[in-house]
This record gives sequence, C-alpha cells and structure tokens, in this order.
Amino acid sequence: MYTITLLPGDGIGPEVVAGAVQVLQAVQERTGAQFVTREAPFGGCAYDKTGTPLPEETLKLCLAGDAVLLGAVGGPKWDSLPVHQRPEVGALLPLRKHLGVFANLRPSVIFPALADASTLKREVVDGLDLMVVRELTGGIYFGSKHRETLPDGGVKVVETLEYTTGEIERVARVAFDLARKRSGKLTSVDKANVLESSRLWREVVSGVAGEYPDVELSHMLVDNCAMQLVRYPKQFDVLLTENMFGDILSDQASQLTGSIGMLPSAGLGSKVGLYEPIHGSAPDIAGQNLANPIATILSVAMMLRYSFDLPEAAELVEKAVAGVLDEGYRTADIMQPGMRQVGTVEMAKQIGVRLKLS
Ligand SMILES: NC(=O)c1ccc[n+]([C@@H]2O[C@H](COP(=O)([O-])OP(=O)(O)OC[C@H]3O[C@@H](n4cnc5c(N)ncnc54)[C@H](O)[C@@H]3O)[C@@H](O)[C@H]2O)c1
Ligand SMILES: CC(C)[C@H](C(=O)O)[C@@H](O)C(=O)O
Ligand SMILES: [Mg+2]
Repeated sequence: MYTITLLPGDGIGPEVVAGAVQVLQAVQERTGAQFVTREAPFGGCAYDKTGTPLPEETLKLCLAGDAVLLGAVGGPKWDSLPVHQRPEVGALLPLRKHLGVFANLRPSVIFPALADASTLKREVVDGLDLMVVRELTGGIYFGSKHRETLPDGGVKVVETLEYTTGEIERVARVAFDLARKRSGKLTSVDKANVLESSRLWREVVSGVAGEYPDVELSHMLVDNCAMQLVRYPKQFDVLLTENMFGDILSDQASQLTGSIGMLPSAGLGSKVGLYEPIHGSAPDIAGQNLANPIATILSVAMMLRYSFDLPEAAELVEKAVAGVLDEGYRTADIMQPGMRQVGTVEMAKQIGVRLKLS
C-alpha cells in the first residue's frame, strides 16, 4: 500500500490533480496496487483558510506519506503579500527543502502524435527525449533577501546565491547515474564565464566525472544552451543545471513537446518524492475545464517509477497517454486541425479508460 499526499493548490491545480487521481484509480483497478490518498491545504488557498501558505499539519502529512502529488500554487490574488507569505516562497520552496528533494527530473519527451504540435519543425523534434536535471533546493531561490530604502529615496535589494561542493556533488551524481543508463552523454549548464558559483559548479561536476569514465561530459554556457535548445534540441540527452537556470530552461524545453501542459517532474533525494507538473496555476484558464492534465498524469507515472518502483504501471500510464493522443483527443493547448478538442475532465477520463482496457 502506498500513501500519497495530494496538494491540489491554486488555479488549475485542483483540476489537474483531480484528473491525475482518476488515472491513479485506473492504475489501482488495472494492477491491484493499493493507493491511499489524503488531501491537504497548500499555497494561496491554505493562506486564505489558515493564514499560512504551508500549514504545519500539511507538512507533517507530507513527511509521513510515501510521496506527494502537487498541482500548482500562486496567482494574482496573493502576489502582493509579503514575500514569505506568498505561496511560491512561503509554501513551495520550504516544502521542497523540508522534503529534501534536491534533484528535479524534468523530462521533455515528444509523443509521436504531437510531432507537428511543436513550435519547431517535425524533423527537429521527432523522437526528442531529453532530461533536464535541475538542482532544486539551493541557489538564489534559497539565499537571503534584503530590501532597504536609500537616502535618495531609491530602493536597494540584495539576494544571495550560495552553493556548496556537497550540494553540487549530490545532484551531479543523480545526473551522471541517469546519463549512464541513457545515452552516456551529459551536458552541464552554467554561467562560468561570469558567476563564481558557476565556476564552482563546473569544477565540482568535472570532479564527479572522474567516477563515471563511461559518461561523456561537456559544459555549456546557459545562454548558448537556451539558443541550442531551439536550434537543435536532439544534440542533448541529459542536461544538468542549477536551480534558476533549470527553471527557465525546462519551461523552454516544454514547448518543444507541444505545450507546457505536457511536462511532468519528479523531485527526488530523500524518502518522500515530490511530483508536480512544471507549469504553474495558469490563472488565465483556471476554472474553465481548459487545462491540460497530462503533465500531472505523467507526474503520477514518474511517482510510480521512482517512488514506488512500479515501472510497468508507469509504462501503462505513459502508453495510455500516447494512445489517447493517437486517437486524436486534444486539450486546447495542443489542439491541431482535424483533432477532437476535449476539456480537462474528458482528457483524464479517456486516459483512465484506455489504461483499464490495456
Ligand atoms: N509549481 C508551481 O506551483 C508553479 C509553477 C510555475 C508558476 N507558478 C505560479 O503560477 C502563477 C502563474 O504563473 P505563469 O502564468 O507565469 O505560468 P503558468 O505556467 O501558470 O502559465 C503560463 C501559460 O501556460 C499556460 N498553461 C500552464 N499550464 C497549462 C496547462 N496544464 N494546460 C494548458 N495551458 C497551461 C497558461 O494558461 C499560461 O498561458 C504564478 O503565481 C506563478 O508563481 C507556480
Ligand atoms: C513557482 C516557482 C517557485 C517554481 C520554481 O521556480 O521552481 C516554478 O516556476 C516551477 O518551475 O516549479
Ligand atoms: Mg518554473
């Protein structure tokens, strides 16, 4: 039996998590694996209810379960709160830190049916299978923040960016291990021409490479990487990078697959894994049954694979997604001429049905 803490959060979060839970139930029926879910307030909705975006009870529940499935947090309603009460900084970042999920796997895989839905030409993305390994619990996100008013009335802010050798080594090992199991190619992305933190990043990653003589390591500056991702993404297999670069590059990589609504993630590093789509709360489409639930459904597949060691069940989910896309079902963000547009609820339902029949 596996215990999953659900944190639907804000905006489209509850819609996409409900879809993913439906698919989880289908996995249970199809495979006999037992999943127990319990839901907790988290993010802006938790702030409204309890005065804090990360209630103590929610954190306890997360730490006591086997894995966490998160929708998304944040939105304009909470943007003007003091920084530490905002859902992103007051809930999401501390949750990642408390869970110790220092490695965030963000796969960018193109489903064959969507090769023409990409921003890039079919031949550039066809067969794309890229893994971004993003450091998730360090860097500028977790540095100190300081704001002061200057005598001339202007404002000065300071944010600090820290990394230690240990923090870089552990995430590098995750990326090297993955690269070893995949094509044997790893690209580490930094800004070592400017940032001291990136110089350390490069030194440490190069050092870890000594333990992996079978993996071919290269380094790339982040600005070049952003360009190469839209020029010829298939040159990459595993990309390893620090927290903020990974945030930006993974949103960019998502578009290669057709939509940000397609990209799942797995936060790994300790006992309890954190699974979340890479997208946000999408306030512009929230509550309209328009959100693509596939990123969250594929996050469930990652949970089955990485937290529960149920690779066959993970494959069932991925195949059901591929099958439904092959049949022509599309949410608005991946809609193509001649295809059948459905909402969040119907897309999740179709995936569940297909999974049970497989
Ligand atoms: N993990 C998280 O909780 C998370 C991640 C990113 C952003 N955010 C927060 O979400 C809020 C909105 O941020 P944003 O607008 O910059 O980014 P966003 O990812 O929420 O949305 C960007 C664009 O992508 C679209 N989109 C996102 N997910 C989609 C889906 N599943 N299906 C279809 N379309 C989808 C949105 O409609 C929007 O046009 C902010 O408060 C931000 O801080 C939270
Ligand atoms: C909301 C924000 C803190 C978060 C991040 O930058 O990590 C999001 O953009 C993501 O990609 O998960
Ligand atoms: Mg992001």
